Amino acid sequence: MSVTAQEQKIKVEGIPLKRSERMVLIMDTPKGRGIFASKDIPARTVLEISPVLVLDPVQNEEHVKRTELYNYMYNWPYTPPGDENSPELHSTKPPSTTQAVIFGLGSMFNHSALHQNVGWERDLKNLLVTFITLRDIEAGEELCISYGPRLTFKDCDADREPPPDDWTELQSIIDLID
Ligand SMILES: C[S@@+](CC[C@H](N)C(=O)[O-])C[C@H]1O[C@@H](n2cnc3c(N)ncnc32)[C@H](O)[C@@H]1O
Repeated sequence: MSVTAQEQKIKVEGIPLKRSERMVLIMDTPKGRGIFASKDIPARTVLEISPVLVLDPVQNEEHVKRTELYNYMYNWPYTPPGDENSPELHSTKPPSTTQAVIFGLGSMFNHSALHQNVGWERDLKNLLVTFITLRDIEAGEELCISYGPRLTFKDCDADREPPPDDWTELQSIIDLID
């Protein structure tokens, strides 16, 4: 492909990958590494768009689940190869899910059950996850998402915070980023 054609392709088809300059990575928090705001960040700011690698469910179950990488995976809907062009097949099969590796800073957001200030949204077509602030953030705050109720580790906030009564309510906060 000539340089001009390549430039044209980037302009027309390229997906902008945004990263906010107002974030820093801190290495030694009680949750391990974490992302913090280095400046005030307004609500609904796109912080990061992370490409993902969707894993085959069998590989995920038999291999990745036994590794440290499992703690970095996001749930992802799974369409078996070949089914994309035969939607009628889907009506006879239960929906299937797998997990995806999130590249970039997306894998560095820690969990907060009560104080998540970042929402995330899957783009199934383009295999991306977009992270957006749910409210105004002050410099110095940690940027946290919610991993949901089933954690694979002990939540270090748990002793300080009672668990939420209603996870449905939290889920609807995350859904606001649509
Ligand atoms: C997606 S990674 C986040 C980045 C991670 N802190 C690191 O240093 O690589 C998820 C891991 O972070 C840690 N983590 C995230 N939220 C936590 C929390 N609320 N309490 C304790 N550990 C947490 C756990 O070790 C978890 O397996």
